[in-house]
Amino acid sequence: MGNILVFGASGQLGQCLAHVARERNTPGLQFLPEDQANILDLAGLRAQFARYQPSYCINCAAYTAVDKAEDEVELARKINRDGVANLSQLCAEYGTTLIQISTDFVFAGTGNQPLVETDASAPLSVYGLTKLEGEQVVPGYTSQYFILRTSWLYSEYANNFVKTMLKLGQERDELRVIWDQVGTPTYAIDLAGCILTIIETQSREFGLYHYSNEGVTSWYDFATAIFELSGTTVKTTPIRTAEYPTKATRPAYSVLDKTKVKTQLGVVIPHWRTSLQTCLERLQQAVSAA
Ligand SMILES: NC(=O)C1=CN([C@@H]2O[C@H](COP(=O)(O)OP(=O)(O)OC[C@H]3O[C@@H](n4cnc5c(N)ncnc54)[C@H](OP(=O)(O)O)[C@@H]3O)[C@@H](O)[C@H]2O)C=CC1
Ligand SMILES: Cc1cn([C@H]2C[C@H](O)[C@@H](COP(=O)(O)OP(=O)(O)O[C@H]3O[C@@H](C)C(=O)[C@@H](O)[C@H]3O)O2)c(=O)[nH]c1=O
Repeated sequence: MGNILVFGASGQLGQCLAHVARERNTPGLQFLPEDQANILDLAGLRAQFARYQPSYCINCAAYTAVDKAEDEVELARKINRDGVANLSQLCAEYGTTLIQISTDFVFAGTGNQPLVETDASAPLSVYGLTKLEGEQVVPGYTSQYFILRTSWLYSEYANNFVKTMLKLGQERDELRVIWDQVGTPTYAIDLAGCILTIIETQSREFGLYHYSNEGVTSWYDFATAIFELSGTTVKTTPIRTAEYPTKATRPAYSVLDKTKVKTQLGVVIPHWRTSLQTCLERLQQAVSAA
């Protein structure tokens, strides 16, 4: 399979990839130290491509602070668009397959039917817009790519909604959580498994795919499930988006349709509640072991 270069290795998905690669004994993954893996440094990247001659490049690096991006447009664009352009250029030069991760936030979310890959994108936020620009630069350099759009990532690694809810559930008497934003959570460990399956099967079905866990929920119902499955008792009140003002606007409906990834890549996807239970058990085991 050759070398597989991973960028953004210390982020949530990067750490999940390392976890799954360890479990599956997948050879070849190179998790570069951060100072050698800045996706804005084209010369530095070229040195890494020359050294490793990678078969695959997995880009987990991104600017992901959704609200902050509204004030840091140029930085978000640099990382989410220009960084992806750099990697795409080098992938083209070295015959490397690029695996790029994108987001449900490329959609406006004004509909009520699961979104397919060909549905029109219309981001509401700077984060969503710059991630879409990142998707759009890739085909200008190479046709040898997989772009996986995913949604609501969580895991036992880094910061995410599940860990925030568990923390706030301990600290507060009441939580107020939005129920009129609907989507599907994705266990980043499952997404990492999908990425490694694409590589292990050496699929040539290049293109744009949607990947989340199965099922549909709201942030409120997700929070309620986190508390129920973790045995946390905290009053949880459903609120409307307008009652929780944020700098960035988020899509109201961003359920991704996974038919393409399942039929063309043969990926099996667990229901979000099953994966949430697994994640919570692993978090509990980590607490018990500490
Ligand atoms: N989190 C989510 O809910 C979702 C995420 N996604 C997408 O999935 C992917 C992975 O997200 P996730 O792992 O959660 O994000 P994280 O924010 O946890 O990780 C992103 C990583 O990218 C690193 N990074 C930032 N700038 C650069 C740079 N110039 N060069 C190299 N690395 C850099 C960050 O480092 P540092 O921390 O030092 O800045 C961080 O380690 C991203 O593409 C994201 O857009 C899609 C849908 C949902
Ligand atoms: C903490 C908290 C959040 N919320 C809401 C705000 C928001 O609409 C939703 C999720 O909030 P967060 O800030 O955790 O997540 P957010 O940054 O909106 O998550 C997004 O991140 C980017 C990177 C993506 O690509 C998206 O798919 C999505 O996962 O929950 C509440 O209603 N009550 C609360 O107490």
